[in-house]
Amino acid sequence: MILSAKDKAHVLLESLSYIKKFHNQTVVIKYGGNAMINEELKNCVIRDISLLKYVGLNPVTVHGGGPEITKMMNHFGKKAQFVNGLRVTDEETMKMTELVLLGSIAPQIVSLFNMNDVKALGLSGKDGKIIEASQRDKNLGFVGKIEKINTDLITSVIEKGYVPIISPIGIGKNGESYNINSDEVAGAIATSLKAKKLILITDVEGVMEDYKNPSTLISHINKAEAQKYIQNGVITGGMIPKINCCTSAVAGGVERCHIIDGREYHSILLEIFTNDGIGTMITA
Ligand SMILES: Nc1ncnc2c1ncn2[C@@H]1O[C@H](COP(=O)(O)OP(=O)(O)O)[C@@H](O)[C@H]1O
Ligand SMILES: CC(=O)N[C@@H](CCC(=O)OP(=O)(O)O)C(=O)O
Repeated sequence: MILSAKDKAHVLLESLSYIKKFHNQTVVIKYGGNAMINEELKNCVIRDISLLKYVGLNPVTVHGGGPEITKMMNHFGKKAQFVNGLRVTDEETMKMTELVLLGSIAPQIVSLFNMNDVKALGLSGKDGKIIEASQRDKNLGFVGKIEKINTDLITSVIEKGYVPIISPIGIGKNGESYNINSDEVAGAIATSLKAKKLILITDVEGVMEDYKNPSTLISHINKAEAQKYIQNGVITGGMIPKINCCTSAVAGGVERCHIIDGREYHSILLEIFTNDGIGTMITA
């Protein structure tokens, strides 16, 4: 579709009220591994976040990379095992997780921001003790439970004009590393930063009554409805931690949370700058 000059002006004007509303506000974006399916799409997501920065928002990115960690494990002959969506993490898997997230995915994201002339800084949750964690369950090994988020380093990085790119690794009392689900990290960071919005980018249209049928998309859901959908088995698997992290974030003061489709080009811009929004919005 080719827009006329008038249509283009209309689109810009529609976005103006949102640019004003979100000026200088923090928006936490969780970019999951399943939505990093190809280079073009990755570039597109980072360009959208770059635009947010240029129009005056403060985006904070928390990244995932589950499929890449699994690939690395398989490469070394290890089989990935998940319990309720969490990767069972022995010592060797923890090392691989850090290698993939801190050594490959975070620097790739930083490079993409650099290509858009946006200053970005990769931060492990261990840096400046951003994420203090403890063992969640001894059967899961080094899977972490978030104990405390320290926002000082994140806010100073934002004040210096950088986009923080946070990897979901926590630090324990004895300096040990913990592997934490990136949705949980994004929710906890959004709450601690008192973010205006939390956006989880995933590989489906949003929350659906039947997730194999996009026409059943639920565009707005509150905490009570979400719990009902979990109890009756409509929301399952990886969507459960997402919903739980959104409902705790809204209870903790984040105004709105959104689960949107990273496979759709410019889904972030459509969500933030248009009247209709996109995906599923979760409110208190
Ligand atoms: N009701 C539902 N609506 C949408 N997706 C659902 C639902 N229930 C379960 N899912 C599953 O949740 C998945 C998203 O979670 P996950 O794979 O952990 O995403 P990511 O890797 O992006 O964090 C979807 O691909 C889908 O298979
Ligand atoms: C404990 C746990 O499961 N941690 C995740 C961390 C990465 C992640 O969350 O990546 P996605 O967002 O791409 O799923 C993992 O090891 O896969």
